[in-house]
Amino acid sequence: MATAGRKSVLFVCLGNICRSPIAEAVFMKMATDAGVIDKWRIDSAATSTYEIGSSPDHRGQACMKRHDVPMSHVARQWVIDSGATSDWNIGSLPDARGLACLRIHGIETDHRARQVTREDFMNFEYILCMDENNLSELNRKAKLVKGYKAKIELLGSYDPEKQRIIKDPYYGSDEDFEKVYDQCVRCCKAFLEVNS
Ligand SMILES: N#Cc1ccccc1-c1cc(NCCCN2CCCCC2)c2ccccc2n1
Repeated sequence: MATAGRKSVLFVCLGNICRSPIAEAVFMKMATDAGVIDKWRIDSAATSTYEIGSSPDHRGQACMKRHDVPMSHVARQWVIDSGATSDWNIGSLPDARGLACLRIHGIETDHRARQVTREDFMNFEYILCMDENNLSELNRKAKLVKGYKAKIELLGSYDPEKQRIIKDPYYGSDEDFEKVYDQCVRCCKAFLEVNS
């Protein structure tokens, strides 16, 4: 659940391995650098089941490294695990505050692709997606959730350069990931400004 008083944003794309993890990482860095990270719950998800459990795409990770933006770590040599005594949060991601804290201290953490859930439509104030397919899929899913509160918008609607669509780079090149990154930087900056 989003803690009372905190703003919340869920970035969404088709597979949650290319565009939305980049947007999440860029926004998390901006909120951290602006000193407002504790005012935000930030996460990302997929409209599809294509890549559930996958780590972010390696081209996106390389792009983030080029721009010195902390992002989910991928492989690990040791199998280190953790567990819970209760079944309260089975399948949930680590709490966003923990992820933010780890990232601030340079501790890379795992993001695993997940699909958007009914709870997301109840818990997030903003659900920001990348293209018209994501938008129509999210609106279709939202209609099945009574009394949802999320504002479902294109992340690109915040772009000062008016590029509304952030294209899927899955079959693209490093250049296409750079374009996704540039668009996410412009849009996340504008989104943070209108919400500060
Ligand atoms: N679909 C499409 C599509 C159309 C145009 C441009 C990109 C994509 C595309 C394709 C992907 N995976 C390959 C197909 C997956 N299988 C499709 C049939 C069901 C079983 C799964 C992606 C995976 C992760 C993130 C983005 C992706 N985007």
